[in-house]
This record gives sequence, C-alpha cells and structure tokens, in this order.
Amino acid sequence: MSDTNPAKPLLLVAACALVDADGRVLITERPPGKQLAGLWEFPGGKVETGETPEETVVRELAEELGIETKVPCLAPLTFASHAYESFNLLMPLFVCRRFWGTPVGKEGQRLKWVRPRDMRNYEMPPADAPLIPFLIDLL
Ligand SMILES: Nc1nc2c([nH]c(=O)n2[C@@H]2O[C@H](COP(=O)(O)OP(=O)(O)OP(=O)(O)O)[C@@H](O)[C@H]2O)c(=O)[nH]1
Repeated sequence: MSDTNPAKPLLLVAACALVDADGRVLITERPPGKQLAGLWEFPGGKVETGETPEETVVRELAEELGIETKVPCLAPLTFASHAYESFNLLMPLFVCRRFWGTPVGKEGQRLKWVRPRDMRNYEMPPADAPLIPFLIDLL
C-alpha cells in the first residue's frame, strides 16, 4: 500500500552535470545554513514560476558559479525522483559541455571536478545516488 500524503508538495529542481574536457563532472558543496549542508551536489536549484528547467539551469550556473551557458548547450540525461520527509523531489539532470568562464563558488561553496566513478567517495543527497551510473555510462 502506498503512503501517499496529499499535503506533501512536489518540488521541481533542475540540476546540471557540467563536464570538462577530461570527462570530469563538477560537484559543489552545499553551504552551511542550507538544508543538507555539507553534502556534495550538482549545481542547480528550484524552477521558478514561468521558467523552463533549462532556463533555471542557465540562471543557477550564472548565480552559483559565475559561468555562462545557453539553453541549446544543455542535453537531458536522466532524472531523480525521491521522497524526502517534507516534499517529493523531481529533478531533471542535464549535461553541459559548452560553457564560458571558469566556475567559482560565488556563494563561498567548495567545488570539485570528479570522475563519475569516484563520486561515491563524496557524500551526496539521497536523491542523487541513482544518477551516478548514468554519468558513468555517458563518460
Ligand atoms: N541543486 C541541487 N539540489 C538537490 C540535489 N539533490 C537534491 O536532493 N537536491 C535538493 O533539491 C533542493 C534544491 O534546493 P536549493 O536549495 O538548491 O534550491 P535553490 O538554490 O533554488 O534554493 P534557495 O531557496 O535556498 O535559494 C534541495 O532540497 C536539495 O536538497 C542536487 O544534486 N542539486
């Protein structure tokens, strides 16, 4: 039997696997004070009203990392669907290999370029674990 809770919202978050020339993927550490602080995640954030998920990624990459990319540079790879305590997360994951600038942690967050097979060495949110095999297959 399912434990469906009608009051539990569905949260749409768009995330991006930024890939460098060596086939490494950028992960960023969630800053102190935020939910799931200290965990490593893919850059991204909540899809705001009126935005497409692709537009969210372009905006978040600029805000969080100071880099520029464009919607046609984003390719859908897979998605995460995870029941958190207070919300259900639906998170499309895009891949981006074409961007301008060098990523920096604009919000003070630490950044790491990692090979997908090494991602298990970094503690990530529970929603993210099923995404890793897709990146291993791709890269
Ligand atoms: N960006 C991102 N969020 C993730 C990942 N995995 C995952 O479970 N999440 C969850 O998705 C939600 C994203 O929220 P966020 O806090 O990053 O979004 P935001 O930047 O728009 O939030 P803000 O309101 O704090 O500015 C969080 O609950 C976060 O825990 C991931 O790999 N990347």
